[in-house]
Amino acid sequence: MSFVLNAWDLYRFYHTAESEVLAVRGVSLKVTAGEMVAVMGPSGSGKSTLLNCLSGIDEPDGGYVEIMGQRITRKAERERAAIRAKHIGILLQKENLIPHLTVKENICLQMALAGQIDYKRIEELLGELGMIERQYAYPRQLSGGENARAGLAVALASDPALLLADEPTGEVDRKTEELILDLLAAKCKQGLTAITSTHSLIIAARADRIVALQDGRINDAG
Ligand SMILES: Nc1ncnc2c1ncn2[C@@H]1O[C@H](COP(=O)(O)OP(=O)(O)OP(=O)(O)O)[C@@H](O)[C@H]1O
Repeated sequence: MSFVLNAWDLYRFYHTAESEVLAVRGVSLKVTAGEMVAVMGPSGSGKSTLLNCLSGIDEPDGGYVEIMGQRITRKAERERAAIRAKHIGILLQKENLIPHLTVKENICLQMALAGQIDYKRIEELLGELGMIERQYAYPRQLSGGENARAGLAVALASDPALLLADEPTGEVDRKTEELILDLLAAKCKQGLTAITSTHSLIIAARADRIVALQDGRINDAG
């Protein structure tokens, strides 16, 4: 079986002056096309660290990650960025947009990084997210919910195989959370794979699978 994401035995330690934090310890995860996975766990359990290792933003100290059969770990930053631009969309709790670019320009930039600007797709995305009328707005002019929707448009701009979302609905109201989840569920039906770190029980209820993290490990009882 081929996996969109195959992570094997990941470790990530942080060294500070006084201590060593074992943020991720031996996490393995295989995710297939169309799956929606929620990564849950208490604050400090390693959710963000894990997602950063999966996206290649961070290098794990041990283990490896393959995206669409292509290894992303132990590669130069330039190569990791190219794999990320092609296959991965990233959605954070906030600051998904470049402040001095409009919503539409932010989407164009993401597409340009992936190699192609598709204006028809931009219109579709803006329509799906109810952002057509706000496409020429700058991030500072958007409400929290509009910011979240524009961030999702950027994350989905290059039609990625994998969406990695770190607490995507942490700062939005219930209505926006539902809208984002509806869109994600629809995209997953079309084959998008989504891995979302969250404290939200609403997201967890919509996920196909929950991965419970505890002290940097997957808690199989969770
Ligand atoms: N850059 C860093 N340097 C040192 N320690 C770090 C760093 N980033 C995270 N940590 C530590 O690693 C552990 C896991 O942190 P992480 O942010 O991955 O957890 P989390 O589950 O995402 O938490 P939250 O739900 O609060 O966002 C924590 O103990 C945290 O303090």
